[in-house]
Amino acid sequence: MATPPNPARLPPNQPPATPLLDRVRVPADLKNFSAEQLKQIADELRAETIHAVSQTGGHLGASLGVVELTVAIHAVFDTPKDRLLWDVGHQAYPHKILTGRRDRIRTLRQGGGLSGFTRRSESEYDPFGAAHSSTSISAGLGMAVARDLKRLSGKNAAGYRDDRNVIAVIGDGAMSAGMAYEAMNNAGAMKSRLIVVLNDNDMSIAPPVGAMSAYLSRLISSRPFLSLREVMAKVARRFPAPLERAARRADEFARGMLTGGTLFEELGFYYVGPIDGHNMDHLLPLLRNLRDAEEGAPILLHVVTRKGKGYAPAEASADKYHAVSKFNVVTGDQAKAPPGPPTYTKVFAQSLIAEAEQDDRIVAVTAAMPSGTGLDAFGKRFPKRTFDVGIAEQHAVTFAAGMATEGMKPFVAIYSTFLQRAYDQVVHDVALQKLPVRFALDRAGLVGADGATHAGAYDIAYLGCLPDMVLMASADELELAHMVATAAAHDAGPVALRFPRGEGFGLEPVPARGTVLEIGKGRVLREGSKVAILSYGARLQECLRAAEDLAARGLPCTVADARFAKPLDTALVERLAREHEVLITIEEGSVCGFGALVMQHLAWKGAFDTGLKFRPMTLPDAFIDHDSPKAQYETAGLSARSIVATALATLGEAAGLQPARA
Ligand SMILES: Cc1ncc(C[n+]2csc(CCOP(=O)(O)OP(=O)(O)O)c2C)c(N)n1
Ligand SMILES: CC(=O)[C@@H](O)[C@H](O)COP(=O)(O)O
Ligand SMILES: [Mg+2]
Repeated sequence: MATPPNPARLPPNQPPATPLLDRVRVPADLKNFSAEQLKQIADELRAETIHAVSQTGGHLGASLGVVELTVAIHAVFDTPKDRLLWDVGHQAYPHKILTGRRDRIRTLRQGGGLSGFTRRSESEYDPFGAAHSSTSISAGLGMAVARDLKRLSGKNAAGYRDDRNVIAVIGDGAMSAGMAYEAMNNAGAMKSRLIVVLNDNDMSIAPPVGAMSAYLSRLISSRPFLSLREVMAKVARRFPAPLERAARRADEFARGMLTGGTLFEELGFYYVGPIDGHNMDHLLPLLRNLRDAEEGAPILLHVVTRKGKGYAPAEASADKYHAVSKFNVVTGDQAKAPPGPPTYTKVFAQSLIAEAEQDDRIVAVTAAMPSGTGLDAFGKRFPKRTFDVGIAEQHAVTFAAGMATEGMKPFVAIYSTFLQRAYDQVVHDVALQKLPVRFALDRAGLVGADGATHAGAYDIAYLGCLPDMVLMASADELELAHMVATAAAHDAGPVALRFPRGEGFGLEPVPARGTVLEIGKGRVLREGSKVAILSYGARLQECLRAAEDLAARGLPCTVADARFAKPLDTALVERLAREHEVLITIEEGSVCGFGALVMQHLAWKGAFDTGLKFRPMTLPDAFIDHDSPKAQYETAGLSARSIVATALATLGEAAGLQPARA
């Protein structure tokens, strides 16, 4: 057997030698190799994954932790006929390499390249798209039940007997979400055969939190890894010859009643584990047995792995290289962005700390994203007033609502895309009761490499339709500081403020503490006459650039920053409509958002009856793939160039320029 490549010894830009992996074109090829060879393939796969991500950046740590599991599952099962679901999908890079996408793996997360998550349109080996966590058990159960129904009817649509396996791999972090429990509750009561692999690496993005995480740790420490003999004996006991089954089950049931099983057993799963998820000699025979078991019951296989496994810099880092930029394979040093203005996230955290210094009722809630939302900094300063509730967005919102009823001032710091999961909680628990919960919506707008699944596109639309909601969007980081102060001061009901991913503009220094803004009042930055551009959010600089361009063409342009989508600055909107021939609104959000709110108001005021030319510029009514944010906004038609083109086309002076949208 050749010596496996050691990634730390590879020259940074040279792909590793992968003689066995080169012979794997599709997962079925893995069936031609011995266990020893599969171990070598796993080593080569790990080296290939490290090298690829060193060139693209991405979610490396989770992928490194599942290399052996990926090889073993593909070697034992018959994908894509057998359905393999990766929860979140951020750990699926080795899976992509094994499933016909190796030639494109160095395009990961780049414009036009492979997605950083699983995606149905990308491969038949991705039976379910993911990126938001904790969906795999539900989707897997749905597939298993569909299989059972088709079996009952004898044949499936393609005309063959449907006996596929369904395997859902879910992490310990993802296991903290309500959806995972809802799915287990349902699965445990059904006699459908589903294999759930709990990939327990004792990490979420940050160290995991909560009672379930503590429970899993206790489970592991109270039960040493099963030896191979124990693994096989346990599985054989559970899946004996048919005649022995009834007696065995009665016996196990009695023992379970006496000793108490794991939580998973209590929920109706057959629990196997814990086993070492890097030990191929254990994984292969165990998975084969689970594959061949005929019994109709859900199985939970508990594997213990290390996030970042096999790459020293990842194993040694605090976040286990959850998400990395491009890096040097030898040293592990990640590419650093040149020093620039502070990120919005940082300004948010500093501003919130400044408010919380003055008001001890301010508390902050995150759903497993302390570093992403800046609440790690808040938590260092106010550990008792910071709550990481795990991946539990619904709970985070209602938990905050509960605190608000008692006079606290909760800030739910959450990515726009993840608040989608807690919509009913926002409507029913917060808005209906007019509770002053503050939503700090980070990653608003297009987010770049994470792509459509993570786009913060919809919050203006889904919050804008709720009565009494105050909605603000920051044009720059200074405005963000003011909006944090405004949200802290606003006790009359719920408030949401949105801001984009990444750095601000560095136009002006951000004060230690923001100034409270007048609710529902916008500001005018530039006065003109022909065209008015009303911006909501961080496209303001693009609007100002467009105005320069239009002015140079003899079209004086007014530029205003609405600041609020709700309540709308109706006086400002009406004036802009009255005094200009063309009114353009622009936002980093979907259709049915700010532009729609402005349009609705103006329609009732009769502005269109007297000939106003109104053009709402929003994200297109389409999902926008991963790319650089700049390229995404070009695609979306929300750049200065597109604003100019829209204004000219609307005025009928298009001189070769096309409107952003027909
Ligand atoms: C609904 C939702 N909330 C938050 C996230 C952000 N997120 C992505 S991965 C992750 C941690 C997942 O931990 P785990 O399932 O244990 O996987 P690991 O990275 O440890 O392999 C989080 C919080 C998400 N993708 N989806
Ligand atoms: C997989 C996942 O959901 C997160 O890791 C996400 O990719 C983080 O995005 P940011 O890099 O914007 O924090
Ligand atoms: Mg984990």
